[in-house]
Amino acid sequence: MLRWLTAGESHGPSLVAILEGLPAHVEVTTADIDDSLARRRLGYGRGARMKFEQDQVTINGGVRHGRTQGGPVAITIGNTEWPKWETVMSADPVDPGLLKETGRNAPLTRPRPGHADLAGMQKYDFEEARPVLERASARETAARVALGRVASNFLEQAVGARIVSHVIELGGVRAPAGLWPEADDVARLDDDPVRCLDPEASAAMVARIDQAHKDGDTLGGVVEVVVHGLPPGLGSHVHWDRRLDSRLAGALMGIQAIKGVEVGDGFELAATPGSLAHDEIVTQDGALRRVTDRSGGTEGGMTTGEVLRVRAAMKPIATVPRALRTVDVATGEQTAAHHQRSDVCAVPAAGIVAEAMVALVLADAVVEKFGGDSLGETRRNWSTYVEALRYR
Ligand SMILES: Cc1cc2nc3c(=O)[nH]c(=O)nc-3n(C[C@H](O)[C@H](O)[C@H](O)COP(=O)(O)O)c2cc1C
Ligand SMILES: C=C(O[C@@H]1CC(C(=O)O)=C[C@@H](OP(=O)(O)O)[C@H]1O)C(=O)O
Repeated sequence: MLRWLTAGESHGPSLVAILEGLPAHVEVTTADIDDSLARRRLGYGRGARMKFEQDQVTINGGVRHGRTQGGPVAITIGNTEWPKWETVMSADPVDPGLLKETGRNAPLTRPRPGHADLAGMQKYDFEEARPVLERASARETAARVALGRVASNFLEQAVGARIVSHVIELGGVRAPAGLWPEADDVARLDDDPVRCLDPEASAAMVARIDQAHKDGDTLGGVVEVVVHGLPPGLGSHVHWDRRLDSRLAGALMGIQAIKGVEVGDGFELAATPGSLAHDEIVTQDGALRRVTDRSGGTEGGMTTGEVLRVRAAMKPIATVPRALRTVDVATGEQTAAHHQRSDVCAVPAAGIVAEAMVALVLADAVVEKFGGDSLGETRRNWSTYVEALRYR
């Protein structure tokens, strides 16, 4: 079983992430993690913070000379902006007088609709939103992407699986249906401002973001994660919590602002007659294949060996520049929500986070199915299984 945890606040000194349960000898370097974190910062429509803040990666444990050692992998991501936040985010008590100032030190008593602010203040008994928003913020997704890179290196090295995501809808603009990337399309997608495969749809999405920016508004969209090279039989039909689609859905819904998940053609299948909704089995060059991939590469909660496709729908960014109505909880007065700055749209970045979550779920499923204390042992178990598959 893989276990993993993240800790840290949006404006704290650093994020911390731990991944336990990977075999030894998985190759991973600081440069790999830097590369994944840089990809998370891409995407047209993100706010100023993405430009001035930097992720400072340190691998603190579990990796030696570029290979995992079998123990927990620990990573910290330092925040270059920390000196500005030392007072308001100090772990140790500070002079209360300093927190009555204006600006970043002042209490946030105008909870923002669409954020965790109000429900979190009520649940955890806080008089202001700072302690809630600091942990609810998607800054934490940097820690998940760091762990996701370790998991995806393992997937590629253990079973040859490769993950790529793309944006299929943004602000209501849709890319043509039925188009999904090959594993080698990653660089091309990263070069596109919104990580969309179709150039026309990409241009329309960029124009939509420009318009929303002018209007003081924000946008959401849909990303699709595609995985090539998975063997059949990851996950299981035998119990609800072992179904791979259930595990993927939970992981994707655990990303900030994700409000819907689809496996394969998902909701569209609900409107399609059965004769056109499933993936027929045929023989192709002596192997059993599917001519379509409507199911997204799972049946009965298990991978089928075809391309895995899962989608996540992101709601529009909640901190709307044209600020929404709220109540100042300190005075009871109706007012406008707190707004400092925000992304117009973070859908391309959410795709990178979704890749990480899918990688972690799949790495867990691979460890579960093939085991192994060393990468070589995992690989041997995988290749024996694939060799022995009765119907291929
Ligand atoms: C990559 C990424 C970046 C985000 N950036 C922002 C942002 O700049 N402003 C904002 O209001 N919400 C942003 N969000 C969404 C909020 O974190 C999220 O809506 C909030 O924590 C409330 O959680 P919920 O939407 O799941 O209910 C972002 C989410 C992701 C995945
Ligand atoms: C810092 C990141 O994303 C942040 C996520 C976020 C939110 O509310 O989720 C709000 C914004 O932060 P702020 O309110 O301080 O401008 C984003 O910049 C990041 O992704 O690294």
